Amino acid sequence: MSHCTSHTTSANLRCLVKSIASFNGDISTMTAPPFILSSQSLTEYPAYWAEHPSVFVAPAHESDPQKRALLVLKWFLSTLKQQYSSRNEKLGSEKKPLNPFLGELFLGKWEDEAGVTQLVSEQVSHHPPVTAYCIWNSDHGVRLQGYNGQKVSFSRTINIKQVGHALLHIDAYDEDYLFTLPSLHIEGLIGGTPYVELNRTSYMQSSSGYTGKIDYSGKGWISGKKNSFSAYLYPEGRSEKDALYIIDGVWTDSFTIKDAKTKKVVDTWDHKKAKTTPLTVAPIEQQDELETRRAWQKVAAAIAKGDMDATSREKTVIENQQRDMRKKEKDEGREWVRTFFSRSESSPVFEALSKRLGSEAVPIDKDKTNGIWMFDAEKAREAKPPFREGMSIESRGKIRRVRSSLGGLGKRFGVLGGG
Ligand SMILES: CC(C)CCC[C@@H](C)[C@H]1CC[C@H]2[C@@H]3CC=C4C[C@@H](O)CC[C@]4(C)[C@H]3CC[C@]12C
Repeated sequence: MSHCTSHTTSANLRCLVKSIASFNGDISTMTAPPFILSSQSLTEYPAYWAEHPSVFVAPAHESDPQKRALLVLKWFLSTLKQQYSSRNEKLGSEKKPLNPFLGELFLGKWEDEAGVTQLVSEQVSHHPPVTAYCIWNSDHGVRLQGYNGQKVSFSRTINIKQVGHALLHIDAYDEDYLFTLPSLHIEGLIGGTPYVELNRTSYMQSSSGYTGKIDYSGKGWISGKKNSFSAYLYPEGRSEKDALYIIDGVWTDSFTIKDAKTKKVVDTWDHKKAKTTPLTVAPIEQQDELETRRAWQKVAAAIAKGDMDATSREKTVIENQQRDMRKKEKDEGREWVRTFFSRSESSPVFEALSKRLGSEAVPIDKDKTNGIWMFDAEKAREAKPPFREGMSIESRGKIRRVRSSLGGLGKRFGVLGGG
């Protein structure tokens, strides 16, 4: 990949805008000036789903199905700030993430008053780029599974359509929730401080018969505030006119949940008051070579130093290694074996819930994501150290992940076998 490496910000931005304008939809071919490069790979992004573990597991302890659906919707809304504005807030602007290699992993866990919440994220496809993830808390019986890719296009600015979906399962009620993912675009490019704005609408559909609709109003034509939204929870088959609850607010800040009939405030959320639990990740020396922070550590160091030559050089090392592996696999007539996920012919839960969303549904499109990707508990059980310990979804209670020093792409491949 090439870079925009002029010493002036304006020339760099012209370079970026030019690169975007001639862009073919593949994020990895996009050139970007150094100040916009992130040292974080997209495999890390699924962690944004559970930075408030107790909000993630809360629905499992609500016996009323309507209130339960509301808690699930509340959790989804509480993740938006982390998902779409955390780089912006922590790093000063949105950044271009590292383009994960096939098989790249990001593993971690959150430990807090909600017990242990575990995360497995894996790059299951490189062309097109697709990341699959599973986040679960066995203490509370809650599991989120999903996979997504992005379709990027340019008109006025960078526009991103998300492909894929997320499914939440609550064991105690054997209930599923489907989430569609909002489209987004980049603002602030010309000023040199890009940030994300969410477009239009996204949905939630529960197997228990409730639909959630979230309208994103960008610069906030209602309240005048940036990142405004209105969300509605209504019985399946109806519309926001028959809302049971209405949620208004700003997804980067706070929101209020009102009973639609009585207009009484039943719940609130405020990011200024909410605490996030940091994700624990194994120290780099103990990580497998497929784990993102270990694999990209030299690139990350080069980016941190602003050394674009070293950045390119180190990226090339990884790209060549990947190219060689793909060639070897092709020659031997096999495919890279994913560590935690398997390609599936269909996703019955997704399809059923998607149908119930009706015309608002996003069709499942295997072509855009190189297949339908499902967490494979069998594979997870069999995955050799350092992955194995504590990876069993069925296991209850707190499990310590014991790591061994076994690692190495070659060894891993040998361990899992080809074909
Ligand atoms: C910053 C500018 C100049 C470069 C553009 C970088 C693009 C590739 C970045 C900017 C914002 C990023 C998105 C921000 C948030 C999410 C939500 C997450 O759950 C999946 C990835 C996804 C959808 C990211 C995909 C990559 C993305 C679209």
